[in-house]
Amino acid sequence: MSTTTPEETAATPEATIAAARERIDAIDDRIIGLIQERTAVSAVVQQTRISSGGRRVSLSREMEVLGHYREALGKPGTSLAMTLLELCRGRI
Ligand SMILES: O=C(O)C(=O)C[C@]1(C(=O)O)C=C[C@@H](O)C=C1
Repeated sequence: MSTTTPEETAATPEATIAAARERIDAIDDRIIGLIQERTAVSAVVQQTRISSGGRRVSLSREMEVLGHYREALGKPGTSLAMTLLELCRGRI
């Protein structure tokens, strides 16, 4: 039978922070993987458009992407989407 109270077995602040940071690092790894996947898919679209005589950039589509992120995440979502677009198609 355990003789420790719940207080005694509760995690220390340090342990709680360390465990949460491990989860954050794992989430960040997944986000980075998704960004790399997005970049590869975006390259297919851009190459296909260029090969068929179009331009690398589609500003109307970028407006849709920016709007999608802003609706989901608010104003900072727009900045995030702009950074994502720059990662996927380079600077314009
Ligand atoms: O959807 C497209 O048309 C793409 O080329 C992809 C993408 C994107 O990464 O979201 C990249 C460049 C374009 O300017 C617009 C959007």
